[in-house]
Amino acid sequence: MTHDRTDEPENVVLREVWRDVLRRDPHQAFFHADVRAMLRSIGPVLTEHPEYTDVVGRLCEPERIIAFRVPWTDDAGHVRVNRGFRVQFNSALGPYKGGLRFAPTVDLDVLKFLGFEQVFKNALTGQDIGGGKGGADVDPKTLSPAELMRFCQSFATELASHVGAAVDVPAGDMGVGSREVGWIYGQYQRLIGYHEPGAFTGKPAVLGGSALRPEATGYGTVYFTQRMLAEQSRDLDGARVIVSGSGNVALHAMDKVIASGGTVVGCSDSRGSVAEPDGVDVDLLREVKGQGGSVADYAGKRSNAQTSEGSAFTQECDVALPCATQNEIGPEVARALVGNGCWAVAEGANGPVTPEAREILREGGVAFGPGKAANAGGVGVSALEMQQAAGRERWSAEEVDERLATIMSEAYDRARDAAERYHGDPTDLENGANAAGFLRVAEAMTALGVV
Ligand SMILES: NC(=O)c1ccc[n+]([C@@H]2O[C@H](COP(=O)([O-])OP(=O)(O)OC[C@H]3O[C@@H](n4cnc5c(N)ncnc54)[C@H](O)[C@@H]3O)[C@@H](O)[C@H]2O)c1
Repeated sequence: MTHDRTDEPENVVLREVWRDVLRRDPHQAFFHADVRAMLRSIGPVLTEHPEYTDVVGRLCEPERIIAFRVPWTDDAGHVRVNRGFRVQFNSALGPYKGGLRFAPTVDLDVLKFLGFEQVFKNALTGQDIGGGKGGADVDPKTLSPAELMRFCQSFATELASHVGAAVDVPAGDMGVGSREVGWIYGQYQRLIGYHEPGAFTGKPAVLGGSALRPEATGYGTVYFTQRMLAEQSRDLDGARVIVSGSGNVALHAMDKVIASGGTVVGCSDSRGSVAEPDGVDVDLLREVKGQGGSVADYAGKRSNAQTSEGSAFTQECDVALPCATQNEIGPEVARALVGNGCWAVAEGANGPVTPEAREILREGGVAFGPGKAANAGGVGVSALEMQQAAGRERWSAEEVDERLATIMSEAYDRARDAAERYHGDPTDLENGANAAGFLRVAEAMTALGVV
């Protein structure tokens, strides 16, 4: 992605920050796009709060980046090597908090983008957590369980000296579920020599994982969507919803859509998509995916499901929840959503809607819930898991669900209020989420002195 001079911020300080970001890491397109969106959102905030101007340059530079070798032995006895990372982006509000992603696409650009997002997302939840992100460029789908455990142990051996309950608290993300978090935590515990369950979240329940942590991101995205729809005097009851992906976030979002009276009319995975106007059978989909099958294998067991290699979002729907990966919805798909009369798009995944596509949705009158706010439920419940670990408590699923609904509702209110105050439009949740998240982090950074 290239940026021309017309794309530069008008504010002189922001322009300098932007040029520094481009000059320092000219090839980090994902990170650039996110920083650019943030700078656009905070211009009006700085007019009201000029005292936060000098924070912006520091905010765009991670506090620390750790990159390391992950050597491991495969089942055939061959030594293999991957690259691991932890980007500790900002700790002004609390310990760094953010997931670990295992995917072949993992590199510093992706992790800086995700870490930057995480800083403001975490601030938006109202909890005292900083932002970070990590992972490795490994494809876990190609490893046997024994290989993956050895990989996790090697990864954790290097990570161990950089994390801890009061320092940096990783969780799972794509390719890292509770099983992998358990293995990473197991190795961490062996190395430090004592129990520290607050050092990782998203652990298996038996190790202190919070009730509802696996469900939290998907459920939270649906709670956020319900607030967006209520603003239009609509709701999910009777709505046709497409949910892309069929992993952790997607499957739980589907469950909640159905529990709210909606019908899931489409889904996808990295190999293709399925349209099923009568409604996806989520239990069957979960079963097929759990056995290593694809959405096409699922469709093969259904009489009214059609498969395609293209996007899940080109058929008619009222609500679209992209819950798979970044850049799923580009301009063409966005135009299809507008043309099909879609009411709202909320990002369950991180960065699934490209900046150009967001613009098209906006011009087409489609409500947009940015991932920074809409998928904050996962990290919100992770923070609740930290609280439970610190207090040696376990809360019921009902109690966590109630708190999750409150976190999502308050994140919505913060984004909406800031959108109205700084951008004159309460529905501009993207600018609002950025502005509200920035304000909280900037206040903490200023209170800490030059950090
Ligand atoms: N897990 C969490 O708590 C959490 C929290 C916040 C945000 N997120 C974000 O949500 C997204 C999904 O995370 P997850 O935990 O569900 O991961 P996951 O690995 O459980 O599932 C990812 C799903 O996306 C599908 N997929 C991958 N590439 C695709 C493509 N190009 N087109 C269609 N489908 C594709 C995969 O087949 C899989 O079904 C990621 O962007 C992640 O960063 C996750």
